Amino acid sequence: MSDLLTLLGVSAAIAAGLWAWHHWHYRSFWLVLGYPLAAFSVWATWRKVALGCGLTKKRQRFWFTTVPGLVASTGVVRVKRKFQRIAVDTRPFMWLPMPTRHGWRVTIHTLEGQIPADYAEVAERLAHSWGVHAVRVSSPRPGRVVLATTMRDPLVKVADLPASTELLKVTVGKLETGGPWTIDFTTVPHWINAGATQSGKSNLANALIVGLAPQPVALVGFDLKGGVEFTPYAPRLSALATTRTECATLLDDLVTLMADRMGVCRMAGARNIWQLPPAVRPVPIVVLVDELAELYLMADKSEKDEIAKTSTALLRVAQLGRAFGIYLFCCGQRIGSDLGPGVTALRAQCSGRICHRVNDPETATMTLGDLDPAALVSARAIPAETPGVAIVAGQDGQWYRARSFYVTEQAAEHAARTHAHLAPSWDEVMAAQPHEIPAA
Ligand SMILES: Nc1ncnc2c1ncn2[C@@H]1O[C@H](COP(=O)(O)OP(=O)(O)OP(=O)(O)O)[C@@H](O)[C@H]1O
Repeated sequence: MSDLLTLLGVSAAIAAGLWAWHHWHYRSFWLVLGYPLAAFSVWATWRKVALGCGLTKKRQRFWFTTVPGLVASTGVVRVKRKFQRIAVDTRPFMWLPMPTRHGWRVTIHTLEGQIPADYAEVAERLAHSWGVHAVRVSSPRPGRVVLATTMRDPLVKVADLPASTELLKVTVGKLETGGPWTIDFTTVPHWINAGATQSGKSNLANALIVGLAPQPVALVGFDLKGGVEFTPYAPRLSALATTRTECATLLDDLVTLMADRMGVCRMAGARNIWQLPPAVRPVPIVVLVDELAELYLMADKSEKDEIAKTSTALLRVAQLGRAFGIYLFCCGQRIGSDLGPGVTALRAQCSGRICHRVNDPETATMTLGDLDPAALVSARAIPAETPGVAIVAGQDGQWYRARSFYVTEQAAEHAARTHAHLAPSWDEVMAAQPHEIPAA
């Protein structure tokens, strides 16, 4: 029966496709031919696929078991026992697949005892069974699982960086779902950006600089690579620290500033700087840290105190910064617990996680491990030929494969020079905070 239905569906889809080829534009082809074909074959083969992936459950059928059982219990008719024990494999109910930009999406009703993780576990099997690039699993509500497929990798080529229009919000790339990859500091204030060398970390920082440069924000750089990464962007930076001593001084300034802003908020009865009247609202600060590990590495024991001080100050900024308009974006090749408890505590404060290709499993585990084991597997599978591809978690609590827009150093330098006049000097940023709040 299902074979006949498949044949009918395929013929109808081919006829519709030929008609579309004749009458419509080529781009309608996926919707008219590709999608119906895929949808129909997925629907028609769902029983076999679910069985193969272990998503079915044995159930006794009412007509084969309950009815013969009841009849037998009356004692009027003798019913063979085998009729009372027939159990069939039941597949989870599947709605009709709906087309998306890069594939299709389908809602499934989970069977009793199943959880979304059961589907996530077999996502790769499903992708192979359906011959698609990837299957992603999400659960919009209890009892429902949404399987979203992508026919081919949408991250092979991503377009150019669009202009940012909202304060502290930059669209830095594209998600594998086809949606925009946005870093929004107002929603997720602190980010960790991990990745091996040449994985695309600096490219992402460039995209952020290009996006934030035209905005009324102060940019601060901690460049522990001796300044080679951020010095070209100095015209747009309000402060730049390139040695550990400079970093310690700048972090002290940030902690002092935070305490000042805290005082202003308390005086105005505001919980954060965004509740202050615009006239006294201080400028938001985005802190970019390159090579986080360098802040924690100790060459000899004499550095112990300085490192402890730096680590505590950075952690305080991460803990309290959001309310007082200080946001962190920390990049690093290696982020491991061996760097000390300061790094682990900092990680806990950074809900935005970006993991590019990494060399050691511990960095991937530190960056994503507490989110979802499947994210970890995906991060370990990023090939070296696709710099800029990363596993991203943060905004909506889910994780995605994503790729940043390609932004050259020259483009970021140009943005930094063009918007240099928008960079408040560090003295202006640190200037004494108001002692009274103007009447509204
Ligand atoms: N999104 C992207 N699309 C295309 N190419 C990219 C992308 N991101 C990075 N690249 C390429 O990969 C190269 C390495 O990127 P990048 O300098 O950002 O790596 P990195 O992780 O900062 O390396 P390092 O730690 O050595 O500085 C770049 O020169 C660029 O050509």
